[in-house]
Amino acid sequence: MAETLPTKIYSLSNSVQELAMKGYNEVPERYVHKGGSSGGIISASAPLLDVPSIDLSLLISPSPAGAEELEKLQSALSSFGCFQATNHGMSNMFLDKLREMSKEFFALPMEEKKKYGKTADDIEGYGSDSVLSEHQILDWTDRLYLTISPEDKKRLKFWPENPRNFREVLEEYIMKLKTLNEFILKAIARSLNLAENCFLQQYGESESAAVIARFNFYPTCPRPDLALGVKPHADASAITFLLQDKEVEGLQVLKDDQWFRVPVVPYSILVNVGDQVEIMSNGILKSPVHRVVTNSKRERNTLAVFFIPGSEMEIGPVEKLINEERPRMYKTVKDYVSIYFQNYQLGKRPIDAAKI
Ligand SMILES: O=C(O)CCC(=O)C(=O)O
Ligand SMILES: [Fe+2]
Repeated sequence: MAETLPTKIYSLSNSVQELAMKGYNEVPERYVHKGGSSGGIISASAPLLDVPSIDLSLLISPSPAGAEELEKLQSALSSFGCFQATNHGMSNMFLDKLREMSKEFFALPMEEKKKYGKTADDIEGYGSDSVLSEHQILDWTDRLYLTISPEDKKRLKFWPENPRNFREVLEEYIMKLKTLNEFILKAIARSLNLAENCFLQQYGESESAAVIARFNFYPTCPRPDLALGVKPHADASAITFLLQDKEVEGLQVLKDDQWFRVPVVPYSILVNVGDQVEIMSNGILKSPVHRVVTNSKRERNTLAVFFIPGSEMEIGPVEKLINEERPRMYKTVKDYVSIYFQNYQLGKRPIDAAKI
């Protein structure tokens, strides 16, 4: 029978996986959402969101089907902020290999994983949420957080050598996503009848653009009604690519003040715009607020990759999207990621700080 949680556990280990393995039938206080915006009882049975599928190969087609797909893209991003990308040029086998690799890493003995362990005040490496304040509610997840670009910020000591092909497969995936990121930024511009390069220019093709990979591992959780895998947030990126677990759902998106489940589509990649594209588009495209619910029976593995403009880039609404009907809604910002974290820690929605 599962043990009862000792009442004295507050801060615990720095791995949720270890905590989950103890087999308690309660979660420690520090993981409990008591109400507020996420509303006390967390429901895993929210309605399903019909996330549009976009065939990337059609987005450059001069045919009527191409124009239709561009329109679908614009409509998906302005109403949901995300879409399922198909025909992205990566084989099912390759995506399975990535997933397998991530599973293998989290299944390694703790001692081995801790070789890549982050320190309490660092974000990079393997571990769970850093505890920054006493009131913080912790996420029921362990992560492996890696900076991929810029090259000089890469810290290889955090890159697993086990599984053996980890570095190589991850680099290959990122190279493919870099191409997709540019492709999508161009397609978004065209879908809004703008010059192809206007988002990409702000994103900057400079060396300083950041790419972050976050491997998320969600252990089983005894109280999915009380704890969240990731609390509600929108991403600080321009574009995020999420390779979801092939079988286990968990991601939810907030739309019209209601949570919706994002379905699993095994070989599609879920693409969402982050706050920086919302700003560039003057609010036409929406950076979706999302969260992850936990599951009492099954673990879940995902891989999120964030594409972030260089910190010296000025990000603001594209001039052509500002007019009398739609006045400028955001200031021009620089180093939005810093603004994001300052506000996030205060419990505010970061993009509000950029609003006029
Ligand atoms: O794991 C997921 O489904 C989403 C993770 C996420 O939102 C994030 O890493 O920012
Ligand atoms: Fe996210």
